Amino acid sequence: MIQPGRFITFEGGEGVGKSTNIQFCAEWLRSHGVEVLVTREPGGTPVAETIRNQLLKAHHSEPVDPMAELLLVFAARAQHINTLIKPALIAGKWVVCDRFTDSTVAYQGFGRGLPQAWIEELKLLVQRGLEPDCTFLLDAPLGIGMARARGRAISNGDVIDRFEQEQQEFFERVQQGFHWLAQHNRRMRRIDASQPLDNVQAQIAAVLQELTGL
Ligand SMILES: Nc1ncnc2c1ncn2[C@@H]1O[C@H](COP(=O)(O)OP(=O)(O)O)[C@@H](O)[C@H]1O
Ligand SMILES: Cc1cn([C@H]2C[C@H](O)[C@@H](COP(=O)(O)OP(=O)(O)O)O2)c(=O)[nH]c1=O
Repeated sequence: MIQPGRFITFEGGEGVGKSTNIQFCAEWLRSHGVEVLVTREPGGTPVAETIRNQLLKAHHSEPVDPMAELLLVFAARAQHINTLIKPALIAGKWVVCDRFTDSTVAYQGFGRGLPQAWIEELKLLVQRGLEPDCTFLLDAPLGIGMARARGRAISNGDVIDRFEQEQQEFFERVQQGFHWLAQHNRRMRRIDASQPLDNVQAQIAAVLQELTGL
């Protein structure tokens, strides 16, 4: 019988280094003979990516209702889990995902102020017991993530999305949300992302070694 794969997520604020370290994580696993699927939320499948576009786009004529935002995030997640994540895990692949439900707790819960009970209810319905085996929380002071995200945006010519347009207080609440999650979940590994990249990646590799038993 095929051994089911493991589910690894990367979390943290904007610009802390999630994409950079996901690439490192996937390369590390592949170089140790593990089959890996890299994906992201919101998104990951064509249908879920259309929802992502609506979520990130600045709608100048109409504010997005927080409840609608929450339901869209979970609609994208249902599609992503059922068409991509679960089949990959069942086939024995390790899935490495850029953000997952911890981001919903941090952004829609702590950031927008929606009740955690609503998020928990939707999580039960949509995830049906699926939880990450390990979550890397890349944690850095807000200013550092913002400066890195700005540097990346300038070099890529990116437009600022609807979340990136939020005020400092919103990001402070999001950060508090991630800290709260790290205190309450043993699967979360908090890594100081303000360190040089080599140090961050050495810590990630140590956890991967533990997880793979290699
Ligand atoms: N530890 C680090 N030290 C310095 N720069 C970093 C570090 N980690 C990432 N970066 C740089 O910061 C920018 C944002 O990183 P990225 O991986 O795109 O973040 P995220 O996916 O979390 O938004 C990139 O230009 C990346 O090269
Ligand atoms: C997965 C998820 C993301 N988000 C937000 C956080 C990000 O601002 C945005 C996704 O953008 P992303 O490209 O992952 O952000 P980053 O700038 O860190 O690379 O969606 C939520 O609000 N709730 C969620 O459940």
